[in-house]
Parts: sequence; C-alpha cells; structure tokens
Amino acid sequence: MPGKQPNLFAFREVNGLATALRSYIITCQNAGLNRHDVFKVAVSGGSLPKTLAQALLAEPKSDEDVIKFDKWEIFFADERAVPADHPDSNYLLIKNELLDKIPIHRGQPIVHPIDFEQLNDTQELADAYEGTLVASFAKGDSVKLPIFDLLLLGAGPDGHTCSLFPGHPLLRETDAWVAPIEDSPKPPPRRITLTLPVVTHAVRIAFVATGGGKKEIMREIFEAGNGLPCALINEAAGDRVSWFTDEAAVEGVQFPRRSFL
Ligand SMILES: O=C(O)[C@H](O)[C@@H](O)[C@H](O)[C@H](O)COP(=O)(O)O
Repeated sequence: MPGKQPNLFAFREVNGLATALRSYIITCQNAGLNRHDVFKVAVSGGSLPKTLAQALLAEPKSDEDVIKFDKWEIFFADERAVPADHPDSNYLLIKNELLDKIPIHRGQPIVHPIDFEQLNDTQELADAYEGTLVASFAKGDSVKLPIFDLLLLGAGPDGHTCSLFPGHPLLRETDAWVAPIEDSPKPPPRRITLTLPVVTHAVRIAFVATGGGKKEIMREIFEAGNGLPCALINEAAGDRVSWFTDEAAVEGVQFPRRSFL
C-alpha cells in the first residue's frame, strides 16, 4: 500500500473498542470545534449505530471526556429508499440506538435525515441531499468537495461501505457528492450514498468492523486490496483512516496493528 498506511486497532472485546472509539471521536470533535466551531459527522447503518451508542452514551470519565452534542451536525453516509419510519431506514436505526437517548435542546444537534417520503425518485433525492450538503459546507462559495470532520462507517462482508459496492460503476463517479443506486447487490436495491471522492476527502474516516465473519474480507482489504471500496478508501486516505476492530475480525490478517494510546 503506497504512502501512509491506515491505522489498524484490534481490541479483545467490543467494550475496549467502544472506549477507544469514544476517545477518538472526542479528539475529532475537538479538532472540528477548533476549526469551525461545529462538528460535522456522517454515519452509516449496520451494526455501527449500536457500537456508537455504547461509545457515546458512556459516563464521562474526566472533564476532557465530553461529547458536545449541541455542536454536532449529523449527516447520513447512505440511506435506503424507504420512509424514515421504515425498519430498513438507517435513520430509524440511529434514532432508536442513539438520537432518542441524547438531549436535544433548541434543535441541537442538527440532524439531516434523508427522507424518501418527500421524494421517491433516487436521483432527485440524491440531488436534494447534495443540496443539503452544499448549504452546510459551501455556504454560497464554490467548493469542489465537502470536508466532513469525521465519517463513521461499517464494512460489509463483500468489502462495501456506504452504498459503494465492489465493481459497481458508481465507484467511478467523480462529480456528484451524493449519488443514487438502483441495483444495490445487498437489499434493498434502491439507495443513495456519499460518493468515493467525498468519503476520501474527509478529515478523518473511521471504520468499525467486528466479529469472525469479517476476517476473510479484512484479509482481502488489507492484503490484496482488489479494488474493494474499503481498500480504495485505505489507499486514497492513508493514515486519515482508522479501523476499530476486534481480534476476531482481523485474525490472520497480515497488517501491522497500532496500539491505541
Ligand atoms: O446499508 C447497508 O446495507 C448497511 O448499512 C451496510 O452498509 C453495513 O454498514 C455494512 O454491511 C456493515 O454492516 P455490519 O457492521 O452490520 O457488519
């Protein structure tokens, strides 16, 4: 892998992973607040929201260990083409796991769901969500790409992340910030997703991948690459990428682990 390598952290248990993830997110949050007095983060679905909730809802251990939700602006890395109250909705998942359990004062944190109730056409929906990103990240200026402070992503057993699937033409998208997909190999087929250039442009990108079911694809991502979406992100963003895994997920993976300080 050329250039700087991603950080691979492997924890014995998800508890240790969640503690480290909390501390990593606070570091990213504080950097975002220093930069622009807001923390702009995008999240995806799968098992991530549950681990995220475990990390973020934990009791603070010190005065520095503070999650400033009132400064957060939360976006979605991808979404399925279903209403926000549908069981397949990533928004519903994160709402149930996390948002309903944190204090919301005066509309803070700001949450930007992708709501298929308003528009059912995936291209129109992608354009509308891109408009949401433009309003937040560009503010009237011409900006080539949005810069998220942090993306919190999962890794599928086929090496997909967001709704960017292996071998899919969407991986070659260079202009759009948000794109529709009508033929996702993982159901449901209709979705919208952040594009690869947006993902790799983020200040920090964190993947959470746990369980022995991930070890084959983790080997492929870290040892061969094979153009898998997760590997493309590792290659493009290098040490801006951090993988939070458990030992089961990286058993046999030939790639140096870093210790989490
Ligand atoms: O939209 C989806 O289909 C899921 O959100 C999916 O992208 C998920 O994030 C990965 O498959 C990892 O899932 P796990 O973390 O549950 O393994």
